[in-house]
Amino acid sequence: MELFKEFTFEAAHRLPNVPPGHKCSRLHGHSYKVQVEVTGPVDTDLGWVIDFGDIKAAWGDLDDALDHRYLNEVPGLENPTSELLAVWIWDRLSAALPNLLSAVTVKETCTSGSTYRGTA
Ligand SMILES: Nc1nc2c(c(=O)[nH]1)N=C([C@H](O)[C@H](O)COP(=O)(O)OP(=O)(O)OP(=O)(O)O)CN2
Ligand SMILES: [Zn+2]
Repeated sequence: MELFKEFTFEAAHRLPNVPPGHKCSRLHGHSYKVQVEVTGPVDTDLGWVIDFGDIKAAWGDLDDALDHRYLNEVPGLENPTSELLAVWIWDRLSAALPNLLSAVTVKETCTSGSTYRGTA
């Protein structure tokens, strides 16, 4: 069974490695949406894979680390593309959701985003 929980945060960034003149080299911001997906068996007594509240707890400190931040200043996010942000979030959630985390999707806009499933 697959389930998901969504989180949002507001942050600024710029992409330092894009070609000169690229719009994303300029400082700008997004209302990021993150979907955390877990996959596992449904517990026969509880009727769920994991309490959604436990996924929220796993998200824990990430809101403070990301919300209303300039992402380029966050250690490990010096080049904060949606791809690298999805990996960064995965690396911080996987220990809290052992054998359950199956995907992290980061949406920068309504139409653009990345999904990481643990392998490049
Ligand atoms: N592969 C990636 N491409 C781009 C990323 C990224 O993280 N990975 N990031 C950006 C920008 O930061 C920003 O997200 C703009 O993306 P874009 O989809 O171009 O945004 P728009 O709202 O301008 O999209 P339109 O559909 O053209 O309105 C850029 N690329
Ligand atoms: Zn952007």
